[in-house]
Amino acid sequence: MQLSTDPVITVRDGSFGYGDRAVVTHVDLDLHPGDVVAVLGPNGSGKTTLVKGLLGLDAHLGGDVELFGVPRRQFRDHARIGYVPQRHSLSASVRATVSEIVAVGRLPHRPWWRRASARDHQAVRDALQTVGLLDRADAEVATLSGGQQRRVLIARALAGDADVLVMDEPTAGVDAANQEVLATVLESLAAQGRTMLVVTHELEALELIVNRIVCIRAGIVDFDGSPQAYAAHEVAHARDHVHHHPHVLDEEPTTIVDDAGPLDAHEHRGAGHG
Ligand SMILES: Nc1ncnc2c1ncn2[C@@H]1O[C@H](COP(=O)(O)OP(=O)(O)OP(=O)(O)O)[C@@H](O)[C@H]1O
Repeated sequence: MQLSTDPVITVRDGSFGYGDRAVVTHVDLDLHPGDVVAVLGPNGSGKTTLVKGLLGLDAHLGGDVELFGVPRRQFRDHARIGYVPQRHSLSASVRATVSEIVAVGRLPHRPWWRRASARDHQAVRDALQTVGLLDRADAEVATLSGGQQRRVLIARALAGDADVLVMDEPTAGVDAANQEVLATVLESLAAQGRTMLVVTHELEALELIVNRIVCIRAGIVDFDGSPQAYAAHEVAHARDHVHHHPHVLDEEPTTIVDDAGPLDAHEHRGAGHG
């Protein structure tokens, strides 16, 4: 990890989407070293689109993005960013051991033709130790649970000695015990001063480590501030929503929107009032 006070990610009036369709627009965002930011928002609001857009993994349709002070299109130091994608991409057909997957994180640090050095092996072991999977180093990755596989992907990012970890729902679909382990892993990374941007629906699991919340609603950043300010913001948002839609108080939740949870329904109706 390189220590610096330069912003890790800077976005000015960014818009991101697919093809030429913008999904998230007018984003202004600064991520500084040591920040641990939770990106919250209803399903489909654009959280994944935003984080992938920042990293150049989906279309960047406007505005400026800088990574470590370098315009994203010119940025080449990819090892400085560890990305843990939304759903674990380790399919059952992948025949590789846990340590082989984690070792992939070392590749940006050595030419492809050079064999792994003692330092590479140590980095893999350290990363596995951090996520609590050292004892599974030689296991076939397909035999691990979803939560453990998520930790393998975090270890892969750590082995690369990334300065920032960008994680998309690391705790989603993981049982309570594994969620707790993941939260502890993230807590220890935060304590080391690791910069993290974490998309999540489970703020409670990360409550103690997050120092900032960015909330996306209907494709715009609706809130960016401290967890305390966010709590007040949510209360005001709910009050405003009821004010504009007083009938929600006497509706059965099931009548709100077909096939959507109450939160989704709330958001569809709330769009534009953010
Ligand atoms: N590959 C894609 N091509 C086209 N549109 C997409 C693609 N991926 C997502 N979208 C659309 O972009 C919008 C935002 O999706 P996104 O996945 O960013 O939301 P999200 O906030 O991350 O949702 P969730 O919490 O469910 O993961 C949705 O309308 C979705 O249908």
